[in-house]
Amino acid sequence: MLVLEDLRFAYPEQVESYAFTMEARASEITAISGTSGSGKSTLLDLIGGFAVASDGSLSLDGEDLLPLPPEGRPLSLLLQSESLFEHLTVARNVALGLPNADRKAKQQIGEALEQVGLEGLEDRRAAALSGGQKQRVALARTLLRDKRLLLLDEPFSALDEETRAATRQLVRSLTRQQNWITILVSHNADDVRALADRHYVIRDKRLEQIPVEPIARSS
Ligand SMILES: Nc1ncnc2c1ncn2[C@@H]1O[C@H](COP(=O)(O)OP(=O)(O)OP(=O)(O)O)[C@@H](O)[C@H]1O
Repeated sequence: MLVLEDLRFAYPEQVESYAFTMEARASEITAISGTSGSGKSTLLDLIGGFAVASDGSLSLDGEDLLPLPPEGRPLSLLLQSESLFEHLTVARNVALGLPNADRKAKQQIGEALEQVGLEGLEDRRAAALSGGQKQRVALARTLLRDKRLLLLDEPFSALDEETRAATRQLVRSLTRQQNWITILVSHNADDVRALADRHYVIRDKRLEQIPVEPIARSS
């Protein structure tokens, strides 16, 4: 479980600090929404270690994350437009960050691509993929990195409706299957309704938990 307790942060010119308190559980998708400028990216930056909290606590399964640098935190980040290396193949993109591209890695890459429905596309250049396929490559990479936490920042916003629904479904099933703690930042109500197991809204620099609409589990 990821736990934030009164995690505090302020940009230099801000008088009042953000003070974030929330819980996110394994196998669940915790959605964060809020108006533009409410602090959603700031929250992800704090969890990722790109912003340094001035007070409060941040722990993962009881381990204090605050002393860890960003690269030492057990998390993957998936953004709106996934930054693949366009000139590299799908397999090379998935392999980025893996220790060695040995035979075992090759097999793992093949398996991960199969899990995200891209089997057989190892040798295609990323530039020749659709937006939805690129997000799948990014998810395959996330699978291989095998981190506890998955942070998603508006990951579906560049996708058409059909691809969006399929990619949502994939995120949900991977979260369950891999036991990830998935945090979804989105101001798209449909994404939140379709995916959220719990839902927080940022208001006045605080996180407020609100009920999840019943449709969440059926779509
Ligand atoms: N580096 C920075 N220095 C100073 N102020 C910042 C900085 N980054 C963000 N802010 C301010 O902090 C507030 C929260 O920004 P943040 O990007 O976290 O909001 P957000 O909810 O992610 O917005 P959006 O939905 O538009 O992406 C905004 O008022 C923003 O202008």
